[in-house]
Amino acid sequence: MSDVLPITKIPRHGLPPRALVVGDPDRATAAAESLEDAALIGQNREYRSYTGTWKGVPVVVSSHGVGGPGALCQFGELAEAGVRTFLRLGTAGSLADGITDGDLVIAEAAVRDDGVTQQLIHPEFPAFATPEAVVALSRAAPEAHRGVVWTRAAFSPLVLTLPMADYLAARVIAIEMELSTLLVFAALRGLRAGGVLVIDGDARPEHPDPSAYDPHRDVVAAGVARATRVALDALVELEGAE
Ligand SMILES: O=P(O)(O)O[C@H]1O[C@H](CO)[C@@H](O)[C@H]1O
Ligand SMILES: O=c1cc[nH]c(=O)[nH]1
Repeated sequence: MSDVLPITKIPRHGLPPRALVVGDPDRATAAAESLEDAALIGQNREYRSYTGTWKGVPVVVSSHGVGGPGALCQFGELAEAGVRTFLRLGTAGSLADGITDGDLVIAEAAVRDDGVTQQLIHPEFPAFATPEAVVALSRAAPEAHRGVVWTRAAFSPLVLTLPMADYLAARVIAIEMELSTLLVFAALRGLRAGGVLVIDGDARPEHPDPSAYDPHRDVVAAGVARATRVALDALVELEGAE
């Protein structure tokens, strides 16, 4: 049997129990550069993974790409290799007044519009963040907004109309593509998970111009840098409870 897992090509065993997971492989590299003793432990497809130490605590940093199905492959292999606590750092569109570019959003729960977890458990099952993860992230970023986020498989609608009005009325505060998959996966496996998201635009219908979507701005990069430190600090606070 190979020493590495087939999809992410990370080592089969022995990873630290805490992981920061991100969409973008370059974001994983940037986060790893802030660690001590960072080492690349796997690179395949969209999955780039490192180990290292943050404030004396060993962590994994790993990218899962765009979309729930591929991300679920990464979550499964990280868990097989020893990860017990997952925090996702991603970007998201705002769905609320007062939540603007570069702001941080801590997810308390997520709408399961992810297109994949319906194949794992009934749709009535909730996607909830581990309370300790929400508390640890909130301590690390007291300025962050907190609430329910909408995880949606399709980045843009084509023919069908989004149920946007319903979720705005329900006070959902941001939209992204992978978090509910992580939260459901963790709950079903008895693991811990949470997420912090950086706002990279306004996704509400009154801002309908898709060409306005630009996650490559300084204000987003600054938010991602802050959220990286926040998530790593939260992983430190969560140390030892696995
Ligand atoms: O910045 P990441 O983590 O990739 O998250 C968001 O950005 C991607 C879309 O551009 C999707 O993966 C979405 O969830
Ligand atoms: O899914 C996403 C991610 C970032 N920004 C958005 O508007 N949507």
